[in-house]
Parts: sequence; structure tokens; C-alpha cells
Amino acid sequence: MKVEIAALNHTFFTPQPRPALLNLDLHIPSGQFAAIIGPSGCGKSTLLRLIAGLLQPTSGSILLDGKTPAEANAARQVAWLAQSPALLPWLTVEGNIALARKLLATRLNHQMSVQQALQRVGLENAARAYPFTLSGGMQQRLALARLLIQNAGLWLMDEPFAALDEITREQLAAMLLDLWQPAQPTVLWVTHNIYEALRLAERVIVLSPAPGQMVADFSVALPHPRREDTPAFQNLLYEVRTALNQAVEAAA
Ligand SMILES: Nc1ncnc2c1ncn2[C@@H]1O[C@H](COP(=O)(O)OP(=O)(O)OP(=O)(O)O)[C@@H](O)[C@H]1O
Repeated sequence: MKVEIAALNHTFFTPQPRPALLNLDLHIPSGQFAAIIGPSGCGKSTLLRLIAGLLQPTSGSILLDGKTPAEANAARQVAWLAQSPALLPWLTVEGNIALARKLLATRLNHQMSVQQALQRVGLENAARAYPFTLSGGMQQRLALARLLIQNAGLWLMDEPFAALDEITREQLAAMLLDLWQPAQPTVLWVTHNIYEALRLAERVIVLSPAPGQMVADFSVALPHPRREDTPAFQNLLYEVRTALNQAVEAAA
């Protein structure tokens, strides 16, 4: 799904005006895996919420394959993964996925079974368990299975693995890449972590401190799996970090 954002502004009124995003123009081609990084409070989550149609922009436009966020949502084309997996505690692992599948039963190209989705995330042996009996990493794998079965054209990800330990986080990041590669939905991945962004994404977009403006846009043309100890990775790391630091200094 193509994401086209033009002259986007968002201000919260609390009641005093608090600008969160300023004049953002962004074009994400269909199938791109893009990471959005920026300092805390720069408007990353606000941007995702606007794209998901959970907030109305103060001004500007967002089009998802030519549709408004509300229209794309109604067609169930937008899937969301956040830090909290928002599982239904009264349903088993397979019950959670079966419900997500049922909600999408009218989608013509929807062919994946519950079992297949659980296999893809390595949870086939936990199908009868309840979410509260799972570790944090397993709960996020279940959320990934739900994301997969939604078969949406756009995945919005708001630091989904930030609460997990380093090793689980890396495992899930690798799993996410494996899940993304066959169908290649468009991914917008919000993160604070420059390493994570450079390990996964094809593009890294840097926002300034609030109100968030785009200050840099990097293409990451490195093959997977990416090794951090290569000069190409280290160069990009340096450039992204420098862009971020300059934006923070300019705003200070
Ligand atoms: N519902 C709200 N009402 C008022 N202000 C808000 C609201 N949500 C966010 N803000 C403000 O908008 C700005 C951007 O917030 P946002 O959560 O989008 O930032 P973020 O980059 O995602 O931050 P973090 O990385 O810490 O999660 C901040 O100044 C925040 O305080």
C-alpha cells in the first residue's frame, strides 16, 4: 500500500496549543519497510495514529493507496502492532487468531489458516494456552500471527518489541523480517533504536524534536542479514546518529 502524506500538521490543544507535527511531506512506496526515528515526544506515535485514522490531522492530507485512513481502515487494510499486544485474555492462543481471521472472512484473497499463522511464529504447540500464561516474547509472537492473518497492506508498528529483553527483541525482529519478506506489505516502524532501524529497514526517516519535522531521509541498501561490523553499516550508523544529534542541537 502506497502512503502519501502532504503538508501534514497536527496540534494538540491541552488546552494550550501543543504542536506535535509540522508540515510533513512523506511518500512511502508500496512494499517499503521504513523506520521512523526521532527523540522522545517528537510526534512519532502521533504520526502513526494519524495514518491509522485514530486522530484527525489539524491540516494536510494522508492517502493510503488513494483512500483516506478511515476508508482504508473500513476495508481492514491497516494493521497495528504496539508495545502492548492487546490480546483477548478470555480466548486461547488459537482463539485470538481465529477471531481475527473471522473478522476478515469476507476478504477475497484471505487464505491463511489459524494453524499456518501459528506455525509461522512458532506457536503451534501453544495453541490451547491462554495469553496470560505466555512470556512477553510469546505474546508478541501471537500478536505477529494476528498481524499476519489480517493480511493487511500496511503494518503500523509503534516500538512493538521495546519492552522485551535484548535477545528476545533481536529474535522477534528477525522473525518480523521473515514474515514481511514473502508478501511485502508496507511497514512504518517507529523506534528509538538506530541499530534496530538500520538492521531491519530499507529506509530510515529522522524527525526533529517536537514539533516533528523530517530532517533526514536515508536509504539503506544493505543485504540481509545485516552485519553491524561492516564499514557500510558503521557509516550509515554515523550518518543517522549525526543527523539526529544535529536536529536535537538545533532545537535546543
Ligand atoms: N493526546 C494527547 N494530548 C495532548 N498532547 C499529546 C497527546 N498525545 C501526544 N501529545 C504530545 O504530542 C507530542 C508528540 O507525542 P508522541 O507520543 O507522538 O511522541 P513520540 O515521538 O511517539 O514519543 P515517544 O518516543 O516518547 O513515544 C508530545 O509533546 C506529547 O506530549
